[in-house]
Amino acid sequence: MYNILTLNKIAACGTDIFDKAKYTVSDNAENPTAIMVRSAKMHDMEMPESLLAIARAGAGVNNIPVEKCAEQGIVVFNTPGANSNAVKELAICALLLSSRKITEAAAWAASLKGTLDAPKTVEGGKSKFAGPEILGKTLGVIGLGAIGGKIANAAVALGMDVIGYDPFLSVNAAIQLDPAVKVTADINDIYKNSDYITIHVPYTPDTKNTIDEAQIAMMKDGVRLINLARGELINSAAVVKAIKDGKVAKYVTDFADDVVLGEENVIVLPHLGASTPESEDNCATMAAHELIDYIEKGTIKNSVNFPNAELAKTGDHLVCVLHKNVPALIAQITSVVSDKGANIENLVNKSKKDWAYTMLDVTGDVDADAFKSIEGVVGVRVL
Ligand SMILES: NC(=O)c1ccc[n+]([C@@H]2O[C@H](COP(=O)([O-])OP(=O)(O)OC[C@H]3O[C@@H](n4cnc5c(N)ncnc54)[C@H](O)[C@@H]3O)[C@@H](O)[C@H]2O)c1
Ligand SMILES: O=C(O)[C@H](O)COP(=O)(O)O
Repeated sequence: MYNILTLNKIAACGTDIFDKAKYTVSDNAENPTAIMVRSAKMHDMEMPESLLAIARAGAGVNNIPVEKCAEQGIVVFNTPGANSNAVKELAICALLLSSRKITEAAAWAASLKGTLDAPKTVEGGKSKFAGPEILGKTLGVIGLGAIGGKIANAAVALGMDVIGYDPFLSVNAAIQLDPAVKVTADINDIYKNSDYITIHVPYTPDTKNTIDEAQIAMMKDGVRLINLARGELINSAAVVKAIKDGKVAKYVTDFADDVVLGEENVIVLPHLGASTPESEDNCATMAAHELIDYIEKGTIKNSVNFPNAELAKTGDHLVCVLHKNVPALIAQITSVVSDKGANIENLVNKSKKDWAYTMLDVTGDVDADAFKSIEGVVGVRVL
């Protein structure tokens, strides 16, 4: 039996994919084979010996110690693009919220309940909630991946001029961009020319405080900022100060902290970007398939710490070896097979930065412990 431990509520359409004859799925599973998680923080968690894989039902993996997992032979997956439409729609909503004083206006209208002549009062008071249209304005998009690319295209369709910045833009993401999106190689073009700026990059040590005092100083007066990616990407104190100074008109963020909460002209949402039934279903389904494929067939797809690889078993065994990406290691792995007099029918070796994955389709006997004793090997399974 394989045990799947859930650290957050995962949509049933995903957990239901696991065959009940082979898997248990629960939030208190012992000796888990795999973990399904959304935003639960895992950095201080002791990883169980039994753990083969973690599937993040979502995009951001900053809640998971990805490198520590690689060292322990634990494959970490995420679900690229599965919640991108949900975030795109919230970003369009945020663009409009940042312009039209909707939240303040609705709160004021609600406050009129019980007053004598609300219809007349609203007509008299509405002018203080006027705000600009987005048509013809410039939107800067930092990060043109699954989410940023969709937002850029949607903003073009809404009549905005769009400038995008992404120094690591994939070919796949690039070909999906509307030709009207102007891609710049200089992030300062975004800061200097945008009326609205939205950020959609992963949070890493390199991207912390991407937007800080110096970047805000370059921006147009009255700029509106949107952050549905991670709180740490924008320095909250710098934004609040810039709002008080009149430089930034509005900040819409999906990430609460004590600095932004309760501040005028800041709209704080409770991390709602991916919270649609459609996106929760997409993420849970993709995560479940990733885990089943890895557990049962050794296939890796959409891992953030090991390379994609798959190999069909035609011989007696499929040997799956997770290891460091260093010279002479594959030779040692194949020697372990030949030392036993077994034959390699097919072999796949893939690498991703410091880590690699070798799959061997073998006829004959194999000695799993001999692979494990190779320096640099962090995980071995014989299927
Ligand atoms: N609010 C939410 O609920 C919610 C939901 C989904 C994702 N997110 C956040 O949004 C992030 C992006 O998600 P995605 O699905 O678009 O991921 P993605 O991997 O498809 O896209 C990220 C893009 O950022 C680019 N990038 C990386 N570093 C950059 C940098 N320094 N400057 C500019 N671009 C850079 C990458 O090249 C990539 O194209 C996630 O990592 C996550 O933190 C939040
Ligand atoms: O990175 C993500 O996918 C989002 O932040 C969504 O997080 P959630 O799954 O906890 O809503």
